[in-house]
Amino acid sequence: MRIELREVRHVYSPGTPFAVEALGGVSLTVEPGEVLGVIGGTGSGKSTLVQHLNLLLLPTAGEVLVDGESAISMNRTTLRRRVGLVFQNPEQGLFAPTVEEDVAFAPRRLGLAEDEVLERVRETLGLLDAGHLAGRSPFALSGGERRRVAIAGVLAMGPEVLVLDEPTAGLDPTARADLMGLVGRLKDSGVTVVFVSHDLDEVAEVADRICVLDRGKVKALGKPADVFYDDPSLAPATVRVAAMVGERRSGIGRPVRYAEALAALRGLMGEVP
Ligand SMILES: Nc1ncnc2c1ncn2[C@@H]1O[C@H](COP(=O)(O)OP(=O)(O)OP(=O)(O)O)[C@@H](O)[C@H]1O
Repeated sequence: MRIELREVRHVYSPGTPFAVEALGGVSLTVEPGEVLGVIGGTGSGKSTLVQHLNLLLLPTAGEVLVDGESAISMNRTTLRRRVGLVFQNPEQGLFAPTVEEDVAFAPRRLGLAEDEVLERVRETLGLLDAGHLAGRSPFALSGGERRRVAIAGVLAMGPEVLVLDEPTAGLDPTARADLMGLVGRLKDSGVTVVFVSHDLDEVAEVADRICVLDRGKVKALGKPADVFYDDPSLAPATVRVAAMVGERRSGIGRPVRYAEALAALRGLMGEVP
């Protein structure tokens, strides 16, 4: 599934004294099978942008195309099943007495047969390493576990595109690493992932392409190495160090991930990793 935003503008409370232009003409494509990282400062329009991918928000101007067709005329329920959106702090929406019931809620509403619902719940919880939580109350879990269960609830609908809006916010390093691992597994299973984050290092770890938003406009878009080395001020600290060393010494290449940068720097110092 390919989603294209063409010159999308979004104004909140238009025509009132409180009007805010959150997106000022954004053009962007989400390619099938990729992990697209969306970064940008607070208030740059990241959440507003991703809510246009399944028309949870409608553009004030511009167009959203899905596989080349205008999304506005498509069935919204189907679109939102195909493009699953996990909001910031999704665990706040958990409600059922058990994890299994919670994750089963959406596939049940799709009208699937009960054995298929249970199969999906089992599969999705397995993918999230949360199978052992199935019988537990979602309210008696750790923050990281609750986050995984909430993501499972969206994944159980079988989306082709999963949009994660700051999925690691407030998690400890282990829970963050688990979530990063999940993004990798989803990509391997063919799911397209759009990943919003403030953390440049984690975006560098998982993204095939990066979109940098600045005050509602696309400031940069491309492969992490191109975006980061074209403008190191947009890059994580490790990449900035590698870029600085690369200006003085050849042979370091353009590492993007922390481990790559470390290996390149150690190689330069003659250390065997
Ligand atoms: N419901 C709303 N009503 C009015 N203005 C809004 C609304 N939601 C967001 N905005 C404004 O739109 C702009 C973009 O907000 P958005 O939440 O998309 O940014 P963001 O990059 O996701 O920010 P953050 O990183 O802080 O979550 C901001 O100026 C914000 O104040």
